[in-house]
Amino acid sequence: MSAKILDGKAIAAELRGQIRHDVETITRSGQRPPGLAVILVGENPASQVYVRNKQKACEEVGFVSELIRMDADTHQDQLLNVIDELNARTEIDGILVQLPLPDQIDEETIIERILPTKDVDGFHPYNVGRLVLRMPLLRPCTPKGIMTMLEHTGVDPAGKDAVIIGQSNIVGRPMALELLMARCTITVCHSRTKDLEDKMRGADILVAAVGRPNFVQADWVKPGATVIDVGINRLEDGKLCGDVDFHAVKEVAGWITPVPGGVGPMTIATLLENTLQAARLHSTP
Ligand SMILES: Nc1nc2c(c(=O)[nH]1)N[C@@H](CN(C=O)c1ccc(C(=O)N[C@@H](CCC(=O)O)C(=O)O)cc1)CN2
Repeated sequence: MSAKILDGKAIAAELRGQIRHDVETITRSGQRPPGLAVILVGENPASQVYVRNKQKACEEVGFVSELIRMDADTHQDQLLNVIDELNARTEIDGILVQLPLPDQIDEETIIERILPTKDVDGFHPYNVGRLVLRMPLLRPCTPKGIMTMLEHTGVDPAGKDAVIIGQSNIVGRPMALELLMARCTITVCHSRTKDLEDKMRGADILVAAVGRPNFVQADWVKPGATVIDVGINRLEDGKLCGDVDFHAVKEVAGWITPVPGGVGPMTIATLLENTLQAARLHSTP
């Protein structure tokens, strides 16, 4: 039997509709709309696409957004100064520094400079620490978006075995914390993991974030499992594909996310959700 498709594009559109409605309510009451500042350093082609899509999404829901472009040879102190200015501006609720950054800039130093209540990416150690302690505030967008998608399956994650392939700060680690908070039993796999295929075969929920095109094979997937593909790999012919061999795995899985149109659109819709949350934090006396 073929898996049901977890349509991230549709769920993201629904989420944007709710956010737009909330923004209309806010502005009708005389308050200003939420404001997001996005900083792009350099000219990474993929980052330019993501940033453009973030700007478009802000426009659609009625946020004020500001794009700050900086040269690829920007010095770390220049970027820190820009963040200090944005931290001080009351009409800016969220600050997002598009990753990856050029080599001369230390990502951790930059992320730590953003005020935790404006850290709409949820990457600041304060926000990560709150997630670890099960008292989340601003949560990383990709894992939070995946949790929203899982809710749409109607399957209760409590007690399920979840396997995450990849241990990055953006996806793998916060994903493990989210699923743990939902009372799954978690296995996080990485390049030194033994018996990876066996571990995957035990997964009720499998999250692939390895960055290897079509890596996850059908016979590694438990029949009926929910398979979440975080990979965005550009092939030589220009086509996008995920970390999961979609056509084969969909014959085994219960639910599966496509690429494109799965996790990616949810990351951006969740960024809007976080920016609205940050605006509410800033407007509460
Ligand atoms: N500051 C951040 N940097 C990065 C993040 C992040 O969450 N915060 N995540 C990724 C990139 N990313 C968001 O910035 C992102 C990647 C992909 C998509 C997306 O919608 N993908 C589409 C396909 C788009 C295409 O044609 O290339 C899809 O999957 O359907 C959204 C956001 C790294 N950096």
